[in-house]
Amino acid sequence: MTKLRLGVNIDHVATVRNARGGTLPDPVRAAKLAQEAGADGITAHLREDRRHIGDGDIEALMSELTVPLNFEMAATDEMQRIALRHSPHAVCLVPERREERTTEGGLEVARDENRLAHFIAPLAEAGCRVSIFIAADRPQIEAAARIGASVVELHTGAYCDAHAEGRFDERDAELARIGDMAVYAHELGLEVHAGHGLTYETVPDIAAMPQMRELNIGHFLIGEAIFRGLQPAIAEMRRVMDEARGRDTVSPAP
Ligand SMILES: CC(=O)[C@@H](O)[C@H](O)COP(=O)(O)O
Ligand SMILES: NCC(=O)COP(=O)(O)O
Repeated sequence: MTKLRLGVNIDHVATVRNARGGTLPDPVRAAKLAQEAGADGITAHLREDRRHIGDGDIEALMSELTVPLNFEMAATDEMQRIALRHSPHAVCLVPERREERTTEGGLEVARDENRLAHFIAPLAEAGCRVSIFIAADRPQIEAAARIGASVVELHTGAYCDAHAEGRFDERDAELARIGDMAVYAHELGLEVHAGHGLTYETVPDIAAMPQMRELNIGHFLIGEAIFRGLQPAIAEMRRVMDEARGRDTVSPAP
């Protein structure tokens, strides 16, 4: 099987920094430590309300990272301008509701197909790998393929919440849905990623899906860093993912 890429999301280092204002802890320092600990990429979500990552963080990440940046953003004109100014390796379009505590669902692609097709065209022309963060849902996957996205990132939040809350029938149904939709997206020619809420307990079954190419994981790792340190937390995630994937893995393209 192909080795899975691990994208470490450093948003919540910025959440802690912003709780007090000032510059500490520094998300760019966290990103560099993540690189050293085996992250294949860094993910950062510049929310419209700048509740965690700020514009200066994106500037610094772009100039200081040696691994690819996956820039998560809402599909707005402001964010498109910022993405085009930096041309990160990847842009991932995510839904945003200002009052939400975290990204609650996937992007509604099917109902906004025309606008999104025009929206992503200049990003792809600028060389960004365009990814769409969606629920594991057939019509959304089909729409993502039709608008010309190269990647879909399947939202694992409902699966992880069901696991954490002991709703195991729902968890297993959600896992089966993610697995089926990973196969379907792959058949349509989309690269398949997943993320949101993943932990050491929930990652193995997702990592074992042969179509998966990348997992983006943040909140759990930043929390776990409090107890064991950031680099050991990431190294353990890397180990769990590799174990789930099996030993005979081939390194993927960046
Ligand atoms: C899109 C996604 O799943 C992550 O970016 C996640 O949203 C982290 O940021 P929040 O916790 O602000 O939602
Ligand atoms: N796109 C998902 C992501 O970047 C990480 O989500 P989380 O692990 O912080 O919930």
